[in-house]
Amino acid sequence: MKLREVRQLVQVQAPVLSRSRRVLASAYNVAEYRAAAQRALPPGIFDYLEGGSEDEVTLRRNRDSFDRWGLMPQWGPVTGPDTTTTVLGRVSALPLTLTPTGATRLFHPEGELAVARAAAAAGVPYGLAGLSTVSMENVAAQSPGLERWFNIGLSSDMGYQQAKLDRCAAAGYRALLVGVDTRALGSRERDRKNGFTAPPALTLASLLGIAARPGWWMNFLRADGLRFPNLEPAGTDAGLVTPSVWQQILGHSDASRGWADLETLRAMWPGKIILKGCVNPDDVARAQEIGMDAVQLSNHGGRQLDHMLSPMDVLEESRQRVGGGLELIVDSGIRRGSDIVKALALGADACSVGRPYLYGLAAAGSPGVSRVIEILAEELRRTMTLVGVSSVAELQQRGAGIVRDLRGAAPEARVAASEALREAM
Ligand SMILES: Cc1cc2nc3c(=O)[nH]c(=O)nc-3n(C[C@H](O)[C@H](O)[C@H](O)COP(=O)(O)O)c2cc1C
Repeated sequence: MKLREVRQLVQVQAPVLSRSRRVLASAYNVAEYRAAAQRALPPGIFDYLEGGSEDEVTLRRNRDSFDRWGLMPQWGPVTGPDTTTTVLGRVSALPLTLTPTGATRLFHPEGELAVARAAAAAGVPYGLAGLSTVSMENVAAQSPGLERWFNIGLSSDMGYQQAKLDRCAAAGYRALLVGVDTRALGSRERDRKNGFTAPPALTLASLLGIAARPGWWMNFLRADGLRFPNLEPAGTDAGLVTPSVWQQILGHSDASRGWADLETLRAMWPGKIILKGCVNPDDVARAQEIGMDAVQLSNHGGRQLDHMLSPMDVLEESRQRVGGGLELIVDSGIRRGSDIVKALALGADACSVGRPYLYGLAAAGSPGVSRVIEILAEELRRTMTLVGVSSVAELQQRGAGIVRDLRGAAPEARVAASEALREAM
């Protein structure tokens, strides 16, 4: 065969020299973006992104909790499929939100601004962390079309709380994500080992790890110093992280806060409120009783209480407890469009991702975040088509009929069933 004929049959791609463009051109799933993030970040920073608490049992369970469910397609015509839905009463292009992650500028100098741009372009909500490294006003100014949510803790200082709510309202944040899973900080032992504590006490190994990633540290040094401007009064973005800010970070959650404080917050905030970080159906039911608009079932991506249940373990029961009256969002472990299909079939209104968009950010900045959202959207559409549903509404209507709990049947029963099948064949 002549070279010309080979060329007609096989297209050879030109090599791409820029590392981020190479990733954008070649990475085709979230796992590949994870690998690219690992190559781009100093090991200690990657550990901060990736790690879970203590033995990381919950971190591993989060993936397992999706794999436990099998999909059961039904034959029939499919159109579209249409992934549009509503989340908290607003149209969203996908049943997907980007969940808050603190200190995002550690992963890329543009940090939360890059994430916000990608979320706005994709037409999905973004929850900004209270510990974000760009101010909530700056994010709002640079992403005017974004559906913006803000992550807060409950404070006993009503003046401080009211000032924070006023800032959120003035900057056009429509919903509050109230974290209830950080009564104490989870022990992330990778961070302790690396010296990624508050304030940081980097080990020699961490410093060498940073030195080995010149792309990362040159960007980091060129960018503005790392700050947590939402902890300070509005307009004081200029100060670096001071000892008092570290104190606030460490004292971020006040374990003495409870349901009465949530009721107070409900009375103070006219917008939407999402309770983030529970997996107990009793808590979900109580959230509904006191007028929360949604619950984000979450174990903080396995970063807080180790051995905590995964949202997928409690989703069906939670949905049964609240009927259709409360929106349920699921996070912790979502890495594929098929995960979203499973969660929606079991009663979720939407899913939320943390690490996946951070992988995209670390690997390729804002285009990387966009690409990760696109990958999840493509996988969602493909899975919906293969399963046999044309819209999110149809997927939710068909519900549990689409999924089977592979652990539901006793193993002996499954073995007997497959033996009977083999005999019949
Ligand atoms: C690096 C990092 C920082 C996070 N920071 C916050 C935070 O400030 N507030 C919060 O409520 N959750 C935080 N989370 C938890 C996420 O909001 C979310 O619950 C979790 O990442 C979902 O799991 P996933 O990463 O497997 O998608 C953080 C998660 C990561 C990975």
